[in-house]
Amino acid sequence: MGKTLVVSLIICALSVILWAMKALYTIWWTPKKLERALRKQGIKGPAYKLFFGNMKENFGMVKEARSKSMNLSHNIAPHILPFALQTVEKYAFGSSFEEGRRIFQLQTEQAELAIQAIQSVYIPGSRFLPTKRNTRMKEIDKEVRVLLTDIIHKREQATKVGESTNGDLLGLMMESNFKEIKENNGSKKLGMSLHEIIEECKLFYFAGQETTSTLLVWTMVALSMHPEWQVLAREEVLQIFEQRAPEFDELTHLKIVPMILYEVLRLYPPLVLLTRRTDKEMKLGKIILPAGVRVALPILFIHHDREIWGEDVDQFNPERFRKGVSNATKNQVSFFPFGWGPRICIGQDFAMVEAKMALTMILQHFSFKLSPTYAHAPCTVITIQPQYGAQIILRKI
Ligand code: HEM
Repeated sequence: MGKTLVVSLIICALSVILWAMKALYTIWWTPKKLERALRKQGIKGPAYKLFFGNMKENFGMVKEARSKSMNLSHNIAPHILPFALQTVEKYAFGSSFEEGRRIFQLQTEQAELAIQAIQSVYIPGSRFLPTKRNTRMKEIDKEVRVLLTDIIHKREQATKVGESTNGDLLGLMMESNFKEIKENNGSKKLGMSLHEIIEECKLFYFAGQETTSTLLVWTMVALSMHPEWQVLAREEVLQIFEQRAPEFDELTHLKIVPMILYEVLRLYPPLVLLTRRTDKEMKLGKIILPAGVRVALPILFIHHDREIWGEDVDQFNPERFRKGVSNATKNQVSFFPFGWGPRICIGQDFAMVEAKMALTMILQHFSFKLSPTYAHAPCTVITIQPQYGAQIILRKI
C-alpha cells in the first residue's frame, strides 16, 4: 500500500514537472526565441504584439459585447443546426437525417463535454482519470465508431458490387480508396484504413454543420439589425426565383446575397483562429521564423483591422464586397474565413451553396426582426456564437 502511494506520488510529481516545463516552453521560451530571431532581422518588440497587433483593443471589442443575461425564447440557433446537419448528412454521407440523428446527438454531446473540459482548470493527466465526464466521452467515442463503422461497411459492400456512390463524399472517398487498393494488387497499405475513414467522417460532422449553421444564424441576426439589406436581398431573390425553390445552377445569378454572406463571414468568422507550428526554419514574407514556433492566424482580428478595412471596419456594410473579394481586400490575404493555402476548407463551395440556398428560401417565405429579448453578445465556444441565443421573430409572407 505504502509502495503504491509512493509510486503514485512520484508519477504525479513527474507529470507536474513535465507540464510546468511544457508551459514554460510554450509561453516563455518559444516567444523569446522568436523575438531573438526577429530582433536579428531588425524587427523589435514583444512577439505577441508583433503577431497580434493591438490585442487589448481587439479583445475589448468581443468583451464589450458580452452583456446581461436574457431569456431564450424564439432562439433560432437550435433550429438552424439540424438543418445544416441534415444537409451535410445528405450530401456527405447520403444517409437520411433520421439514420444519422443518433450520431448527431452523440457528437453534439461530445462537443459540449469537450468545451466543458477546455473551460475547466487543466490538471496534467486528468483526462486519463475515470471521472464521470471522461467515462461518458469514451462511451460516446465508442458508440460513434460503431455507428459509423456500420455505415462504412454497408457502403463497402455497395462499392464492391459496383453500386453508384450517388456522388456523395463518403462514397467518393471509399470508391477512390477501393480503386487505389485494387490498382496496387490488394495492398491495404496504400488505401485509407477504417480508422482513417472514421476520423474523416467525424471531421465532416464537426467541420460541416456547426460552421455553416453559425454563418446562417449570424446572417439572420445581421439582416434583422439591418432591415434595408434584408429588403434588398428579398427583392433580388424574388426577382430571380419568385416563389419557387432555387435550382443549383441559378444560384450564380445572386449578387446581393453573396455580398451579405461575405460581410457576415468577415464580421463573424465561424472559426476565429488558425494555428500552425513551424517544423523547420521558414520565411514568412520578409520575416524568418525559427523551427518549433507556434504561429496564430487570428482571423477575427484581421477581419476587424481598421488599417486594412478602413474606418467603417465594425459596421455591417456588404457594399464593400460588391466588386468581389479581391477588390475588397485589395488582393491581400486579409479575408480568410475558410483558411488559406494547402489546408483551406474543402467544404467552402459547399457551405456557400448551402447558405445561399437556405437564405433564399428563408427570404422567400419570411420577414424577420430581432426580438426585444435579444442581447448582442458574440462569444467564442469553438465557433463564434451568440452567447444568449439569437432571438428572432419570424413573420410569414
Ligand atoms: C461557413 C462554413 C465553413 C467555414 C467558415 C469553414 C472554415 C474552415 C476553416 C477555417 C478550416 C481550417 C483550414 C486550415 O486549417 O487552414 C476548415 C477546414 C475544413 N473544413 Fe471547413 N468550413 C466551413 C464549412 C465546411 C463544410 C460544409 C465542410 C464539409 C462538408 C467542411 C469541411 C472541412 C474539412 C474536411 C476541413 C479540413 C481540411 C484539411 O485539414 O485539409 N467545412 N474549414
